[in-house]
Amino acid sequence: MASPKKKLQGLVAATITPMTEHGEINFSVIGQYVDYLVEEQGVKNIFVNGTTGEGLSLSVSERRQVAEAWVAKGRNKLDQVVIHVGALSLKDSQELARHAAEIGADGIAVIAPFFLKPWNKDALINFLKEVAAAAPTLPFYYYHIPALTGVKIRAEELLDGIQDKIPTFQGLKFSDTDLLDFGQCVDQNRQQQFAFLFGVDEQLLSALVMGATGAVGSTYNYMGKKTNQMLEAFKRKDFSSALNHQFCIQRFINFVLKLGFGVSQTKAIMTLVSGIPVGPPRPPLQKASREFIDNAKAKLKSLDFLSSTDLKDGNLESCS
Ligand SMILES: CC(=O)N[C@H](C=O)[C@@H](O)[C@H](O)[C@H](O)CO
Ligand SMILES: CC(=O)C(=O)O
Repeated sequence: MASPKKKLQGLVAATITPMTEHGEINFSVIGQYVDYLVEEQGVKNIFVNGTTGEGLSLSVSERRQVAEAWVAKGRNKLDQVVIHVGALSLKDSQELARHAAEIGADGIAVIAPFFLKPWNKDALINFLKEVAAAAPTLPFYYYHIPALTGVKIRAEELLDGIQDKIPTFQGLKFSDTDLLDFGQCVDQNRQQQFAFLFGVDEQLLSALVMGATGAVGSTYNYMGKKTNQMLEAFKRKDFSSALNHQFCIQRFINFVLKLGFGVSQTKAIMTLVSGIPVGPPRPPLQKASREFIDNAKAKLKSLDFLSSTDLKDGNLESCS
């Protein structure tokens, strides 16, 4: 059985795939991006080629190259690099799983195939098992994101007896707001050393109460530092500070959700906050609008998430 050096815990940034204005992958900024996560955000784990990374919009060859770049640039800097290898074609998924093992990634994750869908637990487990078997030395994580895949099989049901079928199973990335399902995953698997990674950043504190051991998300790219403060407060049982931090994060996410928030907007915000040009998304996604960027920028400033402090005086909203 695969046993990771250590359990995946704390924050995991779902990496953006940097692109040029012409829609090609911009490998040249990945080294700088790793340094930014570690030094400025205190984030030492990454989740590559997932939703935020537009993994399903890249070719298999691009996914291999992106995975290689993150593993190479993260060496001796990052704790763990998990590669999302889910695909509609089992063959593609297996190729990517094998490749992740070859390049020395620390784990693989897989979403449910979402065009021709598995309609019950056994069908889904069977698919996941075949992918996991292609990388028998790597920890395997199931990536539960029913709103995007349309596969609504409850995580609790899927996890029941999963290690008998998938011996490398090490944890769950849970991107859903059903805290009953999440809580039951934790409760029913206490004797295992699974990682329970929550994926709805604006609700992370509730998931911590429910037993989350870590979190994977898009906002940890630029709000990792703030979220780490929340994790630290939670750890020292200072729940009132933890809640203040969560509310602060919510003020931003709530604001952008109302404007329309997805991967395109995440790319624009990352460029704004980090100064690393991660570029536009690839079609079918479209660039965030100028209006969105201006609004998001003003909000980031008023919350003190941008280094510029010109709004600081008398600013009631400030989170610092
Ligand atoms: C659907 C999606 O992309 N979810 C991300 C990760 O699972 C989150 O990090 C969200 O972007 C974040 O929670 C804001 O809603
Ligand atoms: C957020 C996340 O986990 C992803 O982008 O895949």
